[in-house]
Amino acid sequence: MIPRTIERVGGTICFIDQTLLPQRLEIVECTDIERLARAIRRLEVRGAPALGIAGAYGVALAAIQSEEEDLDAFLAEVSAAAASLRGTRPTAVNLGWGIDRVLAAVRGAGSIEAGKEAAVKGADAVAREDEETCRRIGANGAALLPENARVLTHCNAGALACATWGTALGVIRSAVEGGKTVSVTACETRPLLQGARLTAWELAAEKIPVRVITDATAAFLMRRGEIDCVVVGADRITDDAVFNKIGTYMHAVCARHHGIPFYVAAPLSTFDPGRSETDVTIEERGRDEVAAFNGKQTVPDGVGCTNYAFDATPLDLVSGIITEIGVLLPPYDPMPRLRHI
Ligand SMILES: CSC[C@H]1O[C@H](OP(=O)(O)O)[C@H](O)[C@@H]1O
Repeated sequence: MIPRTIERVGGTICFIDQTLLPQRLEIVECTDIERLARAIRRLEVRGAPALGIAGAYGVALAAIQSEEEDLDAFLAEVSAAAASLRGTRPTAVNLGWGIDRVLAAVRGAGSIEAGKEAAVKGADAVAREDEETCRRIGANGAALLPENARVLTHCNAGALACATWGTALGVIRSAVEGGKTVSVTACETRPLLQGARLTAWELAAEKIPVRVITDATAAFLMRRGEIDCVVVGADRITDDAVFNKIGTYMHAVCARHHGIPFYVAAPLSTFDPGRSETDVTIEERGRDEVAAFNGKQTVPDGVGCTNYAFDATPLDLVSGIITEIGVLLPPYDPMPRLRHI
């Protein structure tokens, strides 16, 4: 069984350092906000729901560690810590959602002691609800898969992107648990290889058939009739688009061209109602992630690289959005006003 991706043990946040997988499974014990911020920036902790949990626990950590005795000073200190975490990654809406949920509990508590207690309780609730939510998403999505499903997925929307179970991989786990035969084609997902390193690791550990392909192979397999459906995660869902790992849009276009269902699995906490694609900052990461591979230079000095971490898929390419309350089907206009749970 894969350990929980991120959890609280007393006053310590414990998380899997995903940059070391698949070679090494190491748990980081974190009691420092800046260390947590660095872990998020480095994708030691990654994946929208897991970022929500990390943000929530980061605010709780700041609250319980504060030595302020004045309420306003305490609130200012916790708010500053929240701001430092919020700025680590701009695209996944869950990070801000987890931060805001615990910050609201602290601000509404009325005293420092009550604020500390509310912070821990609130963050634990975010983590606990995530597991329940992923299992409901899994059950709702499993019903969409054929009895013998050949599923393509991109990046890692598995247990490692959540507290456990996963969203897109949660659909696959629930389908297998329900007796369906599922084989997974995992796109390696350049440049950080979340598909090759993480999705393949998760599924192989649970003996769910999985093969890894280069991202560019996906369309060819669709054309050859080897893919029954695509199931991916999401980092933010606006009224007109799904934001997910770079390459998702490419798969959506190809799936539509080949008449293959393209599903997005995401909790309500990933929805960003009232906002559109043009309102969202797409994270751009450093040149080094593209210009070298395994420490070996691949791009000549002086040649530029563009390294978007996410892209936007228009909702008209999405066959269904699998959530914990059911599957949203097109047309999505207007997008139901889904409340953040
Ligand atoms: C279950 S959401 C997972 C989502 O997060 C990933 O991005 P990153 O690895 O950069 O955190 C990717 O977009 C996945 O679909």
